[in-house]
Amino acid sequence: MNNRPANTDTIVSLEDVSKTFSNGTVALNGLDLDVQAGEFLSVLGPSGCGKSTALRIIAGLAEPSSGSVRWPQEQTNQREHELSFVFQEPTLMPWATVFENVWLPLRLARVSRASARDRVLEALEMVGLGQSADGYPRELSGGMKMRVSIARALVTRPNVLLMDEPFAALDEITRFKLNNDLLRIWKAFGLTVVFVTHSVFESVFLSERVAVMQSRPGCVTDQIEIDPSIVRDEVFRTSAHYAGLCRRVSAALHVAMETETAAADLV
Ligand SMILES: Nc1ncnc2c1ncn2[C@@H]1O[C@H](COP(=O)(O)OP(=O)(O)OP(=O)(O)O)[C@@H](O)[C@H]1O
Repeated sequence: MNNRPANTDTIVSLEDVSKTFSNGTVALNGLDLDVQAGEFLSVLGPSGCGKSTALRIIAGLAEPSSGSVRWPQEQTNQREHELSFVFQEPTLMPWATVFENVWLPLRLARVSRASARDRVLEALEMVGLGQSADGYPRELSGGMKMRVSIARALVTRPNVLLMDEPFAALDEITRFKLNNDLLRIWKAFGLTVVFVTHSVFESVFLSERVAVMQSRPGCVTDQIEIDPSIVRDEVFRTSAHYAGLCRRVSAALHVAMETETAAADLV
């Protein structure tokens, strides 16, 4: 039972969460993480440390083995309607148009094509694909496919966007552009974003806070605040301040990985 008083701005709170899979793999143990309403939080950690598992637990796609996941602001159990998830793969339906791909979550909620039209086109405009509604996924670049995937996540007008390494497979220039667009969308929609990444550089550029995880078992070892008043633009990307923040986050990641190695040595 979790009796800790929740910060009034906390949108979701994970306390002492563990996850052991049926094959015995302990993916998470003692994971504590609060997500504040409206923040851009990155979760950074080495491969296999349990980032995706933590995100899936927040999304309700997986249950923790123990510990608690609380949504302090929720009066009823309606949160699935306010959450959207973006995966590393855009997972578009190849036989359907861009419009139909973005319409899908509304269609599943029984919203007709005509009723969904304005919202679908608004979401496509938001990701810069207002002119591509009638195209097919095969006609799109990798970056454009990811934009469609983001539009599909936005079309339900979520207040929480969960993103699992969405840009990992993209080239750096496309990634930078999508980083800029994501920040614009985050602000325009007043979203809370939880963004899983392997990239120190990406986490520092995007976030107001970086939660660093270790593996074996997966838990949060450090949290680095990044001044929210910093303007995230190309000047920042090439600044000494950015480089310094990257060094700081990188050092926290190294400590997390050393802790992991030391734990493994004890086994
Ligand atoms: N369904 C599952 N059954 C068994 N083990 C699993 C399952 N899903 C994940 N794992 C294991 O749990 C651990 C954490 O996996 P998870 O995918 O959450 O890590 P991650 O940090 O997101 O990794 P990556 O960065 O490589 O995507 C890993 O050891 C993984 O092999």
